[in-house]
Amino acid sequence: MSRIELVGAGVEVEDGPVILQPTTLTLIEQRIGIIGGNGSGKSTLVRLLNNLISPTTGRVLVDGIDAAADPAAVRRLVGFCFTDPAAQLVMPTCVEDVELSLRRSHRDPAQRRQVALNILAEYGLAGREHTSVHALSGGQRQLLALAGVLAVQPRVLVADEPTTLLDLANTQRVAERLFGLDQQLVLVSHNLELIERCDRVLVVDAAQVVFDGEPVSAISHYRELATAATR
Ligand SMILES: Nc1ncnc2c1ncn2[C@@H]1O[C@H](COP(=O)(O)OP(=O)(O)OP(=O)(O)O)[C@@H](O)[C@H]1O
Repeated sequence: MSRIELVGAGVEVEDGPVILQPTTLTLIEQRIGIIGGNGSGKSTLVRLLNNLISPTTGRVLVDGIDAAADPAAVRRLVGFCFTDPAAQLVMPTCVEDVELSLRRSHRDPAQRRQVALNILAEYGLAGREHTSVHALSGGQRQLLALAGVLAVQPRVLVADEPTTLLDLANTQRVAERLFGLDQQLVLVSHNLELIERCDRVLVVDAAQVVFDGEPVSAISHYRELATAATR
């Protein structure tokens, strides 16, 4: 597994609020879940992991590499999958989108095409190679986005609410993929069934990690917070 370290890492918006209090954590478990209410700071926390956001205080290290000092190196280690796959599917067709991910690792176009086709087949998208990404269903688009991120074999996959837009069948398909990975998974989700399958769960509330432990206790902590918020 990789070693993700947050060392007093926090984020304060310039002339604005602190959106993540300084946080110190070492993540070495294979499947790490993150839960918390809307606007609590979950996305901010995970965006630090591949420097989509830089900490304004402290540091984030992935296998010893400082994410802010060497974002390109950290992005090779940490793949990021967004809630809305439209945010990361940029090419017209499915095969071209996976090829885009492979452009550095596979320089030869014919070989790159073959590898991309193999990956699409592995993700249940055989026969869709030349389909427009806009013609895919939501679940297929999310699988394609995952295929693109994982094509370059990152050591860590960060998935920020990857099943939020999906129906039950597609949620199950994507969950199979996520929990079948050999890589380390950092999963932000409101789906507590998925969170239950994690090894360690962080609960985020009001811009800080307020609980860190095994899933059952984390979920009951989260439920208590939600109940208190609705009183
Ligand atoms: N650039 C920014 N400037 C000001 N506030 C910001 C900025 N980015 C995020 N925030 C605020 O920080 C808080 C945390 O946002 P974040 O996206 O991390 O929450 P979240 O827990 O992922 O929420 P959700 O479950 O709704 O996706 C929110 O109140 C958000 O409005």
